[in-house]
Amino acid sequence: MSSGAAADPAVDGSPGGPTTLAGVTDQPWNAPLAHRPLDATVAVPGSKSLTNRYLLLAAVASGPTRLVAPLHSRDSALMIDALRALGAGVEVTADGDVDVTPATTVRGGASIDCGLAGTVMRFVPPLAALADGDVHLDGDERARERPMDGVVDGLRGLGVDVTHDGAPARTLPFTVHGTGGLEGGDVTIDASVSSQFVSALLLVAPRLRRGLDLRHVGERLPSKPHIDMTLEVLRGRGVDAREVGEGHWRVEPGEIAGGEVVVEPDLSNAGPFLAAALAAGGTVRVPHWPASTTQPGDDLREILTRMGADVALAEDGTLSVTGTGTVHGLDLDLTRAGELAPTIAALAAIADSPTRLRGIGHLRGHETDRLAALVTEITRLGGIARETDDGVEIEPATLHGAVVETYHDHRMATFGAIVGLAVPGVAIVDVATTAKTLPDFPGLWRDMLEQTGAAAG
Ligand SMILES: O=C(O)C1=C[C@@H](OP(=O)(O)O)[C@@H](O)[C@H](O)C1
Ligand SMILES: C=C(OP(=O)(O)O)C(=O)O
Repeated sequence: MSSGAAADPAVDGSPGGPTTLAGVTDQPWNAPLAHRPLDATVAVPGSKSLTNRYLLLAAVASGPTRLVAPLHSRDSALMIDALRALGAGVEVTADGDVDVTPATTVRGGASIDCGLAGTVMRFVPPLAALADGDVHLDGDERARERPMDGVVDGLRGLGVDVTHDGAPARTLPFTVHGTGGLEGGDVTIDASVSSQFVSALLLVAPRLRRGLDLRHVGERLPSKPHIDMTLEVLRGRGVDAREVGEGHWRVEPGEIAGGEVVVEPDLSNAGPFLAAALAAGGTVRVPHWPASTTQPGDDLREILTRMGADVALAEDGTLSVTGTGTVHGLDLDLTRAGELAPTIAALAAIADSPTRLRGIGHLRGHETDRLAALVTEITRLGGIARETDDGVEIEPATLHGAVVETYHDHRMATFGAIVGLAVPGVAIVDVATTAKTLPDFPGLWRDMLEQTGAAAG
């Protein structure tokens, strides 16, 4: 293997320039190479998807809500700021729990920064439609390219005006002209490019005077478990929310209960740590794995087994993944769990047989065009990958070091870190982008390696 274009041949995960985030610099981050099999336990922070759903519902609940063990990251901070701007009270306790006092009325006149968070840019506009005035929403440059049509069409179907500079708008930035409340009723949207369009409308549905009868028309529906998650979170707050047929949901009007909710760890963010056991060999354990969950990250148990791992879920909720020394490719329809694609692609790039990931054309509208990004970065690392209509194909190859671009995509950064365990000379541009959903990823990664002295020194 050649050492490629890495900025520093000493691949030790060390910072190299001015610090911009705990232990991270604006120089490419040298991904640690694993020199021996892992033996580590990693406590993964709370689920992004659950945290932002619970936060949003708490802001319009009938009483206060406490979120126990929520995620604290850029995406959750953006949601908290948005809810405060719309009139909710949000306090973080000393031990990291979050107390939410609902807004008595959803306040107009706010300007919301959605960053690059799909859960903020999709979930907040329907809430803004309940405001007693205009709410302006914008986000990062890339956020302006992410699809919003399902949300905007749904709102228009409910009689809401969404404009930019006076003209109808279908992407950020735009203004939602809230009228203080909505009638609700029957709405049809196309959610082929994001399940979040469906979740967004369902989440506010109990606050519509007639509730919501929502249908999806379109050839495909990605990330179905995330829609099930929305229904389950609503039901957990006392709302009558059901799937009444394929691509058809109904939410009855009613109060959203407050109370206490415990947030599950983020199973998709557990992915890179579990994948590390395959890339480096050895065992990685993640505690508090839920016995049952709507998080699509739970699919990792089966997927990693197919790729060559021994996977065991103990009675105390600890998930153990043990690498057996080889990583196999696989043919996988990831329609239901697209957010796992970069993690699986990283393993596929170091696997001993070909991989085909299907059903993920909609990843072109994620934080970056993830299909293009994966192909570009695997190729940069000396691998063989190509885009298909609805996914990627990856062939076995001997990789070499390179500086991996991340395109403001947290999962492209963790993709690079996984490859870097097995391939010397991998450095990652803007590893701080992982803060979108994971506080201090470099620290957690380093700690995983240090638990067995496995890091290169
Ligand atoms: O509702 C959610 O919390 C999410 C739904 C999915 O979005 P898409 O259906 O747009 O892929 C997923 O990829 C995203 O990370 C989180
Ligand atoms: C697609 C993702 O995020 P978002 O919630 O911004 O859509 C993701 O986290 O993989």
